[in-house]
Amino acid sequence: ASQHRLWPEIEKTVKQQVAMARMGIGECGSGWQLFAEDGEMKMYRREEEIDGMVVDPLKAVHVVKGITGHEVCHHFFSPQYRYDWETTLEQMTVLETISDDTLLFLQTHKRIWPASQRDVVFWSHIRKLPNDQDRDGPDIWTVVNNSTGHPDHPANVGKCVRIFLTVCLLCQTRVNPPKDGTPLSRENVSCKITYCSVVNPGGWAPASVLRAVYKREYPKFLKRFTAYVTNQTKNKPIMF
Ligand SMILES: CCCCCc1ccc(-c2ccc(S(=O)(=O)CCO)cc2)cc1/C=C\c1ccccn1
Repeated sequence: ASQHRLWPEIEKTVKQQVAMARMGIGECGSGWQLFAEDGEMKMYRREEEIDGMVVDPLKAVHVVKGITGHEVCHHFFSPQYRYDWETTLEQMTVLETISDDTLLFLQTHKRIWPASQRDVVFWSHIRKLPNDQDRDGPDIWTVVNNSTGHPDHPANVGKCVRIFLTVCLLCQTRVNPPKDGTPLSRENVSCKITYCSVVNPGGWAPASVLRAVYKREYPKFLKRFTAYVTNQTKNKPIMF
């Protein structure tokens, strides 16, 4: 994939997004407000507008027992699972398989009244990163999704308003080996998940509607997605 036209952008965006995701909420600059909490899951957002449009950055942190970062990223990246967990998805097309770790997607999302329907074109890249903090710790896995143009799918031609997004899912596996030297099982693993997203809704949508959508949809998405991965992996060998 390194000779693909998108490769320089992918390299730069992945490095940038991973650095941001690894920063704690405190370091990320001020203005983050906790807007949802459920057990281990904490969701923060910053209220930001560009040309009067709501583009509130979102940062969620979650810890899930019994699954690994590779399993979380694999189920987030791979198209074959997406209709199972992405509730607002209406249509998903893989426009291009750039390489086995990089895909180009076209997605249309269900219309959310009173706003018009949205679609998005984005590249998606999955990568294992060396754990440079803890040398012998398990690897870190990430998926970065970033909107891009596509000659066959120009923006705002059909009924859908084109949105623009940058999403980073960063997963750090934790292993607590059993004391008595028995083989590792799912009780001994957990995954720290950081999900960052900035969505520009494209055309105009009422700020109140957008903020209500995000407040309702993001917590639902992360809970549903992580429950899905737990369910898909529970009787399978651990994927590190
Ligand atoms: C007026 C409504 C405008 C917003 C509509 C919308 C835009 C974008 C997106 C969206 C959110 C996450 C991704 S992803 O993380 O890349 C995973 C792959 O699907 C891609 C798209 C969704 C939704 C609609 C609802 C909504 C909003 C948050 C969270 C969940 N659903």
